[in-house]
Amino acid sequence: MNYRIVTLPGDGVGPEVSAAAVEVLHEIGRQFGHQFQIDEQLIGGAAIDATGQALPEASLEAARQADAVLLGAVGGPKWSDPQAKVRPEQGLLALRAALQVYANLRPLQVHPALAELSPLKNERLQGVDILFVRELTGGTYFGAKQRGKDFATDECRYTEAEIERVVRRAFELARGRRRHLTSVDKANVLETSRLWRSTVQRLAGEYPDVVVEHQLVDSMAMLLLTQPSRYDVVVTENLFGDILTDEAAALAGSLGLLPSASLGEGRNALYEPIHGSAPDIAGQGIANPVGTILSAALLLRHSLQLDAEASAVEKAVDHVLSKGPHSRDIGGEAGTDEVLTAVLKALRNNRH
Ligand SMILES: NC(=O)c1ccc[n+]([C@@H]2O[C@H](COP(=O)([O-])OP(=O)(O)OC[C@H]3O[C@@H](n4cnc5c(N)ncnc54)[C@H](O)[C@@H]3O)[C@@H](O)[C@H]2O)c1
Ligand SMILES: CC(C)[C@H](C(=O)O)[C@@H](O)C(=O)O
Ligand SMILES: [Mg+2]
Repeated sequence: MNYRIVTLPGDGVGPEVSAAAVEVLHEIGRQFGHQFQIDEQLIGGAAIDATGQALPEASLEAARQADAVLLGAVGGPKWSDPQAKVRPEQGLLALRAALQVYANLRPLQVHPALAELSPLKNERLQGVDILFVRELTGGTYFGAKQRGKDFATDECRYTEAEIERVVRRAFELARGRRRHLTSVDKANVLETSRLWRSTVQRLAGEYPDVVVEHQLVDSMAMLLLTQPSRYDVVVTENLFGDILTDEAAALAGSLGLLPSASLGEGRNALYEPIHGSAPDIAGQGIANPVGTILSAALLLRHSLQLDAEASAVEKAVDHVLSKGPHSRDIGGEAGTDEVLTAVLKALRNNRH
């Protein structure tokens, strides 16, 4: 089959890690007889420099038409002036909103070979397997913003329909796993969280086979570190999900390891590692490409229904995490290219 993939490398390490993931797609194409037609487009700071806009119309149009979109990362010090009129991150938010990819899936597992990198004791990491479902197109990120002379506001707004669609998705995903759903909110303080909680309670009646618990976000931040193996599917609003998943990445050993899939109702979907442009290591060829390569695996599975191909990529990554080489963020010395080469070799040695 022939598939059209739009890549949005973006800024900092974004181009480095997305190039690695594209190589993996091409290797999969050779082995399984697919053609991945790659259409590279601008987003973020790179797009601002070239066009003045963080998400040029051509990039959005290509993304809409594609079979799937793979993004590196956006942002960096060059574009971070608080007075700046246009910011790289606006491009990413506009893309998520335009594609209506409201459910951001962020799976987290702890690879046994990396458990010692985690600040947590090894025994606490046994059996950790969490699927975060982060609401991605509502809340504070998209509410009205106001800046006065000496004040600023960010409105947090959710409609019941926005909550319902992402929570339903989380219930459905829980059904395919261990049938346990943790909904995270701040219902003791926030009105949006009270709407969130009552919506989850209402929907729970339709999923009697799924055990539901509610957890306030502050204690959840603690419980993720003290009892991470208790959790199966965790659903939460946009900002809480952003913060909790970076925290949870520490369990796995590095932010550079975690992939994500952003899905909506239609065929549009966006795949990106959860990390940012990592300006502190950009341009050095040392970024960990694993989070982006695993995002490409999610792309194969969710957008192209290529399950065997997705599993082949995951198996190859698993092999490299077991045997090395490892990039610096996970205690090794390998550069991005060495890790990529090892993944490609593991893929070739796999007989499917
Ligand atoms: N999806 C995105 O595009 C995205 C996500 C998060 C942050 N950002 C942007 O990235 C910029 C930097 O933000 P930040 O520093 O808070 O977060 P960051 O995720 O870029 O980096 C945090 C830390 O993790 C390390 N790290 C991240 N990815 C890595 C990788 N692949 N391999 C090895 N180490 C890695 C970095 O070196 C850094 O020490 C900001 O402009 C922010 O807005 C973009
Ligand atoms: C870059 C930023 C807008 C983004 C977010 O907050 O959603 C990032 O942190 C992420 O987790 O994808
Ligand atoms: Mg984030």
